[in-house]
Amino acid sequence: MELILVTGTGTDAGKTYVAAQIATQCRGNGHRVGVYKPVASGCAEETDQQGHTQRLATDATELWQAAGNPKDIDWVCPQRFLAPLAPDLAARQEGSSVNEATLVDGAKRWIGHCDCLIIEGAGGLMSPISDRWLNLDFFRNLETEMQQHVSARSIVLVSENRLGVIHDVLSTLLVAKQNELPVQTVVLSNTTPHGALARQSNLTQLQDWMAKQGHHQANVLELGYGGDLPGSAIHAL
Ligand SMILES: Nc1ncnc2c1ncn2[C@@H]1O[C@H](COP(=O)(O)OP(=O)(O)OP(=O)(O)O)[C@@H](O)[C@H]1O
Ligand SMILES: C[C@H](N)[C@@H](CCCCCC(=O)O)NC(=O)O
Ligand SMILES: [Mg+2]
Repeated sequence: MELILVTGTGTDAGKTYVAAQIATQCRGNGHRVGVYKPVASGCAEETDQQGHTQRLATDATELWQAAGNPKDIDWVCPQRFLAPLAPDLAARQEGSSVNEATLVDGAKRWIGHCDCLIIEGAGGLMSPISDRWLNLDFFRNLETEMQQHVSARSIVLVSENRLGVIHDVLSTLLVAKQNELPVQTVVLSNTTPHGALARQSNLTQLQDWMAKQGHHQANVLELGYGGDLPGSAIHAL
């Protein structure tokens, strides 16, 4: 099974947009795709006519649909909390906590059920995901736990294409490298139709600075507003 980890420089960076595109394209290439959002916060609550209440994680729904509705939404996102806060805090507000074993087991559950598992973290690489773990700790744990079943692993770093992105991408790449989580692809996503002047120069500036900082293994590309990831970016994963 191939593992694709989609992380970000922060929240609202475009991770779900990018992960959904990867899912759609992998599916189009004939692969069985699994998608996993280990924990979601900022969920909505909905009660149906029978009085059954369920929690809706928009990220999970989007990913699930892009993957062609494999399994069910609990496979995609087993832990869902209401407050729009980091998951550990959102859980605490409900008198609960994020279950770390479930974070990992939820990913392992997909083994044998897909050729490609796409995992979107919550927030950025250094955002908390549970009481003890940042997203990067979770990813490292997965590596160890799933090693025998994973034939290839790629890490995609998504950042909103705005002023400030150079700092955010370079610092995240550095932390990723220090934690043996080398990023293959950096995506600068235009999350709005129009943006700062820096949008025009961010791609070339980052190419330059990533080379100067020794991040030779990573490619950077810009994703236009409403645009599609090029097929070549998917093949490179
Ligand atoms: N290239 C793009 N074109 C159009 N809209 C985009 C693009 N990238 C992101 N968006 C939009 O920007 C918003 C934020 O993106 P997204 O939800 O993917 O961020 P995220 O990093 O997954 O956030 P979270 O931390 O909540 O998981 C969404 O409304 C999304 O549809
Ligand atoms: C509420 C957000 N959308 C997101 C959590 C973002 C936490 C960011 C914390 C931080 O880095 O300060 N939740 C999620 O992806 O399910
Ligand atoms: Mg998301």
